[in-house]
Amino acid sequence: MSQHISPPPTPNRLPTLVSKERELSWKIASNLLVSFKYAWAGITYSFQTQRNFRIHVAVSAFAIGLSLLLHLRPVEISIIAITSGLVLTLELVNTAIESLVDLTVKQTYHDLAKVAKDCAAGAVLVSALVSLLVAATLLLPPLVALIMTTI
Ligand SMILES: Nc1ncnc2c1ncn2[C@@H]1O[C@H](COP(=O)(O)OP(=O)(O)OP(=O)(O)O)[C@@H](O)[C@H]1O
Repeated sequence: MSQHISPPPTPNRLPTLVSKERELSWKIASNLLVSFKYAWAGITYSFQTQRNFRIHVAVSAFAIGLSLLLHLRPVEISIIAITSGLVLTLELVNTAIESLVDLTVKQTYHDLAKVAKDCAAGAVLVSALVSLLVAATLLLPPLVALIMTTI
């Protein structure tokens, strides 16, 4: 049996397609404040259900707190904040992908479900390792210097 493959949308069909896609949404945020409320609900859900997200929040807060305590330069604090933010952002995207995969395949095994989940988890791991390297590079020298002066 041949599989029907739909053609890609032409540019002039795109606006119709986009508006139809939005019609599929169960609910659409009515204003900016409501959008923020839903975004916060996503962050809260991740925090409550994902142990890794809680660990990343704690480590990020610790790294930023330490950089302030050690009087790092504003650009260094910004770099630590950006890399920490990237880890948290990817953790949220990872949670979204996990939910979508579970919604699609339910409790059945699928090779592509495994690829999607493993790659999303891999993205978090890569960002966490880079973030750790950046934090160690910027925080260790002043931390060691402080310890040396106090002993
Ligand atoms: N439906 C599925 N089909 C195939 N493999 C799956 C499926 N669901 C989960 N897996 C495998 O099990 C692993 C763990 O699944 P889980 O849903 O806990 O995701 P996770 O990325 O480990 O979660 P977390 O990031 O919270 O640790 C996935 O990385 C994947 O390899």
